[in-house]
Amino acid sequence: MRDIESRYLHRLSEMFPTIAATSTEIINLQAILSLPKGTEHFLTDIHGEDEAFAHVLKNGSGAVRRKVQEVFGNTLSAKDMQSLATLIYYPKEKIEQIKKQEVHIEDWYKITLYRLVKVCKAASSKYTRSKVRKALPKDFAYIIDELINERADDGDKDSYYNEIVCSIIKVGRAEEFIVAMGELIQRLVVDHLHIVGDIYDRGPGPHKIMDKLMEYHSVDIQWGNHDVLWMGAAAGQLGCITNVIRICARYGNLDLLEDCYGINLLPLATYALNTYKDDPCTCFQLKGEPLINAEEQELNIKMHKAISILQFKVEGQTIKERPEYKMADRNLLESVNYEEGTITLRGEKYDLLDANFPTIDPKNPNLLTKEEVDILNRLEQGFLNCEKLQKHMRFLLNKGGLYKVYNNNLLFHGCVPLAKDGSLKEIEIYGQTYKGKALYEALEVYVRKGFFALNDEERQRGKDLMWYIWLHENSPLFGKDKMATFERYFIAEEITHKETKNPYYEYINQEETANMILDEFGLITKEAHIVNGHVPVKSKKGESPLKSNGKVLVIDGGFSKAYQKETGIAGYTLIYNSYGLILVSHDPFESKESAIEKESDIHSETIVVKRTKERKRVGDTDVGKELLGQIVDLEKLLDAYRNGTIIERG
Ligand SMILES: O=P(O)(O)OC[C@H]1O[C@](O)(COP(=O)(O)O)[C@@H](O)[C@@H]1O
Ligand SMILES: [Mn+2]
Repeated sequence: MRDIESRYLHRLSEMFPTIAATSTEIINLQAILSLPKGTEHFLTDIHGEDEAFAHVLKNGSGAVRRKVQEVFGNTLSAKDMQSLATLIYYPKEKIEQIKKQEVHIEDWYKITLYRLVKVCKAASSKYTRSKVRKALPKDFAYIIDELINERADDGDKDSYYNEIVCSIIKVGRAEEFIVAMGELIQRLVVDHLHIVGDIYDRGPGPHKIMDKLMEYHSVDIQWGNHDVLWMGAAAGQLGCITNVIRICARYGNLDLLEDCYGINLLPLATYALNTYKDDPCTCFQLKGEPLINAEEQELNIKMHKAISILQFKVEGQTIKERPEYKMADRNLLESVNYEEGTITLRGEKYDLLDANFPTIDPKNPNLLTKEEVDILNRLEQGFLNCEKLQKHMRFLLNKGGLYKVYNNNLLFHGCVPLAKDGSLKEIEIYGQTYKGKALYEALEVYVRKGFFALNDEERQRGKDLMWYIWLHENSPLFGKDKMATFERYFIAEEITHKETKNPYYEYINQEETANMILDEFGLITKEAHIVNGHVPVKSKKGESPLKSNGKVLVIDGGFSKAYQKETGIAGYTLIYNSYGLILVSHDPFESKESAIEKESDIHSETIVVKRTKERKRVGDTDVGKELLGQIVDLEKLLDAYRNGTIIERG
């Protein structure tokens, strides 16, 4: 036996000290391999819509409903099944509602508990008993275990069952028990969650989404451009900080920074009120339907303008400090003629809709005033020292990355930048050229350096690169030729607002391109898929989320209310269970109250993208491959015990 292997087997023998223990583990692992593959759930572009997110998480994009159907399809009416599903999503709220209507509440408890146990049994059948046990709520672990695991040799199963249920009701614990069962079923129907980017911006509750994700049982995240923007802000990059605040201001979400993350915006507010006292700031109206009163709106609009100008100044400075980003044409404040109130872009002159720039020195437009430097310093400190924000960002760093290969699917938020001819685009990052997978990896390394590098210069490179990832034409997370923020505020001509997408978004309709990309990331092209978000699918205009013969799935979740008018639906989510891939389209989410009241799911339609010939087992998954590796090692240990090279401990 080679030295290393022998040492490894000795280590392993500490965990499995006897022939019996080793054999049992091999048998256990083999059993897991033959279980059906767990359900994966894919969500993207949640954009701060925490209620819609919570709802989709609760119903597993239809996975709960499917389980209910599977169990009661032949015995319950569609209405009863829907009520049961709603009870599973919102047990507390639904019980309150039922209690008001139901006269025979004890009977209802009995029937409901019976139904929930049946669904729970079905949902847990995919897992080992040990995994289910770990998921059980502490208070009811023993009882649930008894109820969902029938004992084969039990003569009088029904009366045993009835006794348990009756005593739960008698001791007044039925409600808590129903809640626990509802949450357990939610937990069991989805084994693993993928968030394909853009948790942050536009909606009011990204912090609540982060809190939910942090307690979720199994999740990975592919960062979106908006997430990286917040990461850059948390690392103290000024371009990112000003963009984050600007977007919060634009959507009437400054509360999120002040109240939820505790970042003091008072200096900015005072400065905005003084600077733009008599300025109506017409170009800086709020977007969406902000939940704030008129007075607050007025202040908000002034802050919106103030932070936008600060953003353009600090961005202009970064563009000059980083000539390697080749963004000179985006140094916009220096392209303005302040006397005329015009700007020249690509040789064309345009009038500015707003030319009141009291804080800009026309000779040096990107120069910050003393007061502005002070405000930015304080904001920087606010972001750097916000514990909650840092905790959320740490979670993104630990559970996330720029891309993920998982069970033969390639997941990323935006695109793989392509050249005009459809080949992988070569991109220079700090003097080195990368493309495809190597580009993704190089960028991710720099993001992490932005937080952790000891060397100041290297850390600053990482920080600035987060801003680059947010808006650069070569960023795989952005994938458009420019971010026309300035143009959309200041110029009427819509032609200047156009952001042209990277050729990826055209070429990806061709299977050849999809295969080339999958190949680049080491996937077996016949079976694999690309899953990306970022671009809302305009289904109203007949656009399909399936590209390249179903190889590519663009599942922009469309949670963002501001974008639903354009797309016509609330976007897509994806389910990958043991039978195949299911694309789910969603209707807009009204509110939690109406979901409970009307018992409505928001998934309106499901499209089966791929149905596997044979049900997929754990053995066919990445986890299965790992387990197989463990079995091989354990078999070696068993051999070693049997041929005397390792002695049993005991
Ligand atoms: O509509 P808003 O919120 O002002 O944002 C528009 C900007 O957002 C972007 O679409 C980027 O955000 P997404 O990643 O959500 O697409 C930019 O391309 C565009 O300039
Ligand atoms: Mn995006």
